[in-house]
Amino acid sequence: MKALDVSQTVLKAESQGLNFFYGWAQALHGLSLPVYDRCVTALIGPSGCGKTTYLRCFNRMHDLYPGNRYEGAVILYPDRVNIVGPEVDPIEVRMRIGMVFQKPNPFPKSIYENVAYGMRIRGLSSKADLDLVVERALHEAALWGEVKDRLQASAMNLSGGQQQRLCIARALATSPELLLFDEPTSALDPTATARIEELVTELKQKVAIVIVTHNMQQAARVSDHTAFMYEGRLVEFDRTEKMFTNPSVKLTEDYVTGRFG
Ligand SMILES: Nc1ncnc2c1ncn2[C@@H]1O[C@H](COP(=O)(O)OP(=O)(O)OP(=O)(O)O)[C@@H](O)[C@H]1O
Repeated sequence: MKALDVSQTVLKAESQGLNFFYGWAQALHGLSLPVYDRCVTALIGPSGCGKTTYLRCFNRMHDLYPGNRYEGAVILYPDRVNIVGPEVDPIEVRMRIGMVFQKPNPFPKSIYENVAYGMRIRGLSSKADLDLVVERALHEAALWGEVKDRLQASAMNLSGGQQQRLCIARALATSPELLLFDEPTSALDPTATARIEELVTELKQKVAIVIVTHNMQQAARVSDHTAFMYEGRLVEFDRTEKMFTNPSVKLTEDYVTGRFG
């Protein structure tokens, strides 16, 4: 575990008094939480505490369903745009903030097209430019060496771990500023998991990362900061090392030591 001096870090995003409602049911209650640039923030807490709901606010995933409602703000720096503000275009938000899901979900298309997709819908049509984007993103996702000779093959024939790295490449292709990972290794074996964890550690040199995980060891290994949530509320946020060795709140201690959850 690496201790970080929070005072040395730069804010990339921040939720401010964030409430979220699925119709009439309130799932998040006044969450205020920083996300530091070039750091990994882990979200932990028992099932149903709102980790995924919180993560999905960052790229406006909830907008896909009518009746969902945000209150408060999620500020993206340096331009201080409120991501959940009604005037903000969710598609533009999703270009700046990439998301990787629990189960690898490549499109039923070629490896190349999976990675090129985000830039194509952004209007990039030159084959030479798309080739560069695809190669860069596959390198960044540590997949280039394994697929460079079969870019036109179907993504569906890759292994689970390769598919997840392809999804990471797809997210990286638009050069996002923030990457969201929702339990990215829960469907993977230990070897594939270790590769994704290594990758997360490499990627944080360039982007801010928020990762939801049920695996306390994983949170301890990959994250710089940890937020513990309970029943839709933030209980504690601190440097990961502190959270796992000397948490300030008894509930956090009970959770990280496995007494419940
Ligand atoms: N689409 C939905 N409609 C209504 N309620 C929902 C919906 N999705 C989640 N919820 C509720 O919101 C609360 C938070 O759920 P969420 O999935 O964010 O928790 P979580 O901490 O990510 O759980 P897990 O660790 O099991 O994935 C729960 O009470 C859940 O039942």
